[in-house]
Amino acid sequence: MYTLTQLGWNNHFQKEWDALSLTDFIPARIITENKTQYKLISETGIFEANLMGKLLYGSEAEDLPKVGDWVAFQAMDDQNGFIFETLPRQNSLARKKAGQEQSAQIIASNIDKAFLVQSLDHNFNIRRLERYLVQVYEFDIQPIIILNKSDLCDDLVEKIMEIEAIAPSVKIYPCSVHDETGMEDIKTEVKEGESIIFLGSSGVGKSSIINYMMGETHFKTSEISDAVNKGKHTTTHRELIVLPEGGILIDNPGTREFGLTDVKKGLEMTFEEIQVLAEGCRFKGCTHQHEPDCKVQEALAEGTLSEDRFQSYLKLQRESANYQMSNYERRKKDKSLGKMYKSIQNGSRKLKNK
Ligand SMILES: Nc1nc2c(ncn2[C@@H]2O[C@H](COP(=O)(O)OP(=O)(O)OP(=O)(O)O)[C@@H](O)[C@H]2O)c(=O)[nH]1
Ligand SMILES: [Zn+2]
Repeated sequence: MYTLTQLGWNNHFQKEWDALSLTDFIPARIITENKTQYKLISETGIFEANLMGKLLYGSEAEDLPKVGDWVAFQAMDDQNGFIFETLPRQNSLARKKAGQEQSAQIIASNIDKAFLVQSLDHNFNIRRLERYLVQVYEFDIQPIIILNKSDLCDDLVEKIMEIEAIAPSVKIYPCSVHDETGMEDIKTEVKEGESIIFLGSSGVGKSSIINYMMGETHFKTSEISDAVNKGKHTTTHRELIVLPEGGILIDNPGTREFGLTDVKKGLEMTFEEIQVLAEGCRFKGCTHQHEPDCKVQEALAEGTLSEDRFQSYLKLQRESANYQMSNYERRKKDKSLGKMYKSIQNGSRKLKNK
């Protein structure tokens, strides 16, 4: 059994909870989500849960519980119960839905850190790393870079230098689950009550790292007969895992697309040096492409800013602007459809009243 604090509870949630003034409910945290079927963990154990009340009818998709959310829960017996309400989130991590649709999908809620995992073989890719950095910074999540499969790499120092050049303030942990190099160092980043999401392409070793952290002892203790993880962990769906030593890991199956949403802040934080340069440009809205007296163009000419880095910035910025525009258009359309529907309803009501 875990305490609420071990599960990630803090003052923010306590305040939200008190404001609800619920009597027959307890706080619980979502472990997995499968359509309207949930698994959650509370101080009293793990339960299967279904939605009730307003969550069942007339809730916006984004208000429905996601992995990592705190909810108001009522147990029916020692295995099942109902979810009444989702507590306001401290934050959440979203990405653009896969495919053409320009709308956001929440991956998980209430996250402190993101382990951005790449493997040190052909998967290593600075530009992909920038994409993840942008998205997690946007949602106030601290990025930590994990470089796995160091056993397969003979130019580790160069690769670390490449990352330090683009993300000087981000911690980097090289490791190998295979020969256990660096694994204990990563554990120091996992603190009691902290929620960490694993992000990275399929096959980089996210599940292997999580399995390692769960440790053999985890399976041996009787405590886990009802615990989150039975047997070896493989990712087929998103899942929140509570470590016996403390710390909450959210595994996330590797997706081919990790599309950006509207990420103005994330871009500014990830490409901080471009931001600093831009302040010296002659024009306030300088696009750094054809304006005179552009400090970014000067830096490119001098070689202090690399062309690859700048092109990556422009590409991610375009993607974000594209999302923002289409999303705005879509919402506007939804709104006007809503208005039209309402006015039709009102019209028929008037007719009835005559
Ligand atoms: N050589 C080497 N192989 C590793 C290491 N870590 C994991 N692997 C292997 O890489 C493969 C993929 O590992 P997973 O842990 O399943 O990768 P994942 O990131 O969870 O993948 P998805 O669940 O598909 O997102 C497996 O065959 C692992 O045995 C490592 O440090 N070195
Ligand atoms: Zn400029």
